[in-house]
Amino acid sequence: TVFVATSHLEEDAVSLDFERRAGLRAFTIQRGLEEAVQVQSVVNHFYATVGDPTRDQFENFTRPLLERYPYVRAFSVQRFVSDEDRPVFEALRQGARPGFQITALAEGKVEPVPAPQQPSYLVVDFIEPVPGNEAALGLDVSRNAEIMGALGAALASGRPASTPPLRLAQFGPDERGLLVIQPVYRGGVQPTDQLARRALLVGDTSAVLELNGLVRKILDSAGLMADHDIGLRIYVGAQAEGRNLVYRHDSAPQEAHWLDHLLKPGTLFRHPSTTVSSFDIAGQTWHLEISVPPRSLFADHYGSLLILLVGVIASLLGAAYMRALSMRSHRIQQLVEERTAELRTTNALLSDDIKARRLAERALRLRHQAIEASANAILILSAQEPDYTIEYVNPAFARITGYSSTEAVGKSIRFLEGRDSDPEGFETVWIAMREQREHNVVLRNYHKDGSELWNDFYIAPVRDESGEVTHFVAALYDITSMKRYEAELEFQASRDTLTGLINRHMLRHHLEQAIGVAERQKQALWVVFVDLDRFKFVNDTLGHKAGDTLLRTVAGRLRAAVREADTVARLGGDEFIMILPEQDELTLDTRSLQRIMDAVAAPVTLGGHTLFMTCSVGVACYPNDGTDGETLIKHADIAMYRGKQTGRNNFQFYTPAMNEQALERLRIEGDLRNALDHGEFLLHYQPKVDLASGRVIGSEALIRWQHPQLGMVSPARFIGLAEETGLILPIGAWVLRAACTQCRQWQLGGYADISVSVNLSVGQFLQKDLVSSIADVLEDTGLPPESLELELTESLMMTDVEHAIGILAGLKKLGVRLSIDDFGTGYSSLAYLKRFPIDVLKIDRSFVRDITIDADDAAITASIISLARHLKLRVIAEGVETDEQLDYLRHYGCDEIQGYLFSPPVPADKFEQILRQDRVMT
Ligand SMILES: Nc1nc2c(ncn2[C@@H]2O[C@H](COP(=O)(O)O[C@H]3[C@@H](O)[C@H](n4cnc5c(=O)[nH]c(N)nc54)O[C@@H]3COP(=O)(O)O)[C@@H](O)[C@H]2O)c(=O)[nH]1
Repeated sequence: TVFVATSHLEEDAVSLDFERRAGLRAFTIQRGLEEAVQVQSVVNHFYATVGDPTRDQFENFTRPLLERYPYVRAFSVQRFVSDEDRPVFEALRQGARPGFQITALAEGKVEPVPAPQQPSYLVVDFIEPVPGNEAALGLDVSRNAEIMGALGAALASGRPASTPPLRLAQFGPDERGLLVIQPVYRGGVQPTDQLARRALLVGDTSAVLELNGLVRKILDSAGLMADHDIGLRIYVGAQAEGRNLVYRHDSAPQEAHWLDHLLKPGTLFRHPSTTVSSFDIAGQTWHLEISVPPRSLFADHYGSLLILLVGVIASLLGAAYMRALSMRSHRIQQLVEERTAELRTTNALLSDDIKARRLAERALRLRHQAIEASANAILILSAQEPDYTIEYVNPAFARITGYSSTEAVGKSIRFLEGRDSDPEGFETVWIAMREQREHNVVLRNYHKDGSELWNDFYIAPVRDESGEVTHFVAALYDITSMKRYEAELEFQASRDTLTGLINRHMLRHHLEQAIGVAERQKQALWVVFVDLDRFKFVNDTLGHKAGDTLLRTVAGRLRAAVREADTVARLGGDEFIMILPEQDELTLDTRSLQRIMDAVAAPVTLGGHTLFMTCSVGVACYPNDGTDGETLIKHADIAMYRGKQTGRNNFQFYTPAMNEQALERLRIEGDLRNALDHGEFLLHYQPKVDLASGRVIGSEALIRWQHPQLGMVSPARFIGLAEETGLILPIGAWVLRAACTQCRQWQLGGYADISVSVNLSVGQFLQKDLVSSIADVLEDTGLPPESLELELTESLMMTDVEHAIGILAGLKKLGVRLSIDDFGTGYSSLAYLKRFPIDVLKIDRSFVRDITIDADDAAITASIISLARHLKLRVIAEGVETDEQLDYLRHYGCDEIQGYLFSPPVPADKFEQILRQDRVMT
């Protein structure tokens, strides 16, 4: 019993030891192979991520991996090359490797030969390390069914696939190896469906494993090569059979025990122990057959036999021996467990290591991708003085600067400085680099095409593990469009968008500066306020577009009419301001003003209409009329307004009295709005006398304003204001109706031939329903149309002749008479005059006043009378105050007169009195 028990214990100990050793080998080899597959995947990820790495990049990446996993013989990259591209591909590769050719392994030959022509090749493009693997470089592996089979399997599964064992070009005649293959796709990302994977396949990466060396190195790295007692056979393939045998290590034969020699030798030898374990690596099945040779029974059952022999005598000793064996067995068991635990730890460490490496690679890849995809230019510079050579630029750099990576890399960043880039800005960059610190500056560089390149430039040092600055990283943010926008905003903020002249805001700035200079140099400075006459007319009749064109034209002309040093600004609307600095005299040469007015007065053709514009000009002088910009502009404005009041188309110098008038104007503006409702208006009538008969034949209706506080206010004081405020329309309508009513009364009262003239303002003239509203008044009052004369100013009609002719024709159709008022003061054109359907020319009283003392006025008056005759028009002279004037007019054949000589404008009852008296002018 003791013998049997002991014998079983001994059996258990032996088989436990064998299982431990076999299991350790199987585990170690499987783990090593799995690692090889994983490392291959790392290489594949690197290739896919970088896109198309250079040979150097590939070498740098794989070198540490080869050192760490010595059982990988090589890593390689295979690339599909079409036959069409073959010459170019070979030529390119010959640059780095003279004599490079795409090769193939010919039947029965060891050395590769030039690959015969075929539509495409799968060429070993890179292989690392090159020494020892030269024969594979350039090899077309597309002819190899096992390799293509593995590539197909990898494409189908989307996972790395292994070839079966095969003889590789770079291997010796007895060496066999296999390749673990993983495809590379265009774009670097593995498509999810198989069809897309095939379509985007550009090549593959592979780990080259030499099987014998692989197993040895795996076992060696685990310290398992020293155990010669154990035999190992490795088969790769479906079955563990001879043709699939890739590794064989037979155990050393066991020596016979001395007892075997005593007894019948060999009969007591035990059978050998063998175990087979199988596992799958990248689609290939690996079988590991581990065995120990037959051992002498005495070797393992020495104790039990002794016990058997010594018998009971030695039972005590035997029991002790058994106990020792049992303890040894436990110890062995313990050792196996410890070793297994150790292996597990090693395995976990390895797995962690790979995971950490993967994470690090993923992080690196992400950073690289982020830099490549960055919209801003990123540069990496060497920290080597003095050039700080560019080592890397991302694609955005080329987009932003126009310089390709090839043009930039290897150069000093000084090449970005360009011809007149911002030298001070660059200097701060150099200083920061010398001092190895971060810096941010806005620089002006130039794009390769010569255009300006504004950029926000950041630079920061990059330190290695020891803290030494090895590189600088720079980021260049293109802010050119922002700068342009800023400049545009600045321009827009200072310019009037319509005319391009400086605007109101900038005008104040210029004016303050000019005043400062004038003050220092003790010089005068003139502020000229220019306002177009009847601009509203153009705007209302021809439209805003035409108005804008007119303003642009005038702006250009004003700019051209003054010196370079003078300022021309647009205040808004039709108002312009000019600053004429550096004037030596306190009196401005009026020729300068005349030049400005002439510039405006030249005809302007707009959409088939010829316009004759005039302007009113007001002038204020520094320091007499004000010492600050605001006052000077205000006073120039007041002077200009005075110009408007005095018939427009003239210039006025500011006087303090004007200020009073301006104030008054402000005061009456409010009251004017209510005057009509309060019935404060009335009409006076001035007789018109026919010089042939000397009798009153008509009247001119002139408005008066009976102001509750100011008394009788002259229309000269409020008509302009009424025009500006639009009040002229209701006021004008009231005048027309009141005048027609009055005239009709006189006619019905016995003065049937009496007529009435009414002044028509610009606003009324532009009224769309002018003709119909006059027709209504005539109909309502019963006044015959020929008894109504409408007086229109010359300048009103000449502003847009075509338009005026249209309106006049409409009025003429009604049967009313038309008269040109203030004739001679506007920009007359005889050619147009002929086309106006008018009846009367009224000579302005400014000519009449001086006909007896001013030869020019006398000549003008005589010419107007002659012109009227020629055009078959009646002619009337206004403002006749003296007999001399009357004589002159009569002498030259004037038809009618109007003036204080005969009668001033009088209220209706007084006028009727004159009619009743039947006063005759002699
Ligand atoms: N749109 C309208 N305009 C009107 C109306 N009523 C008048 N006006 C215009 O106002 C301006 C000033 O008019 P007023 O103060 O009435 O002056 C007129 C006469 O009083 C003045 N006059 C007449 N004779 C003489 C004279 O011998 N000497 C002299 N110094 N002044 C004289 O002339 C003015 C008439 O001018 P005109 O119209 O050009 O015939 C004036 O421009 C009026 O037109 C109105 O209802 N609507």
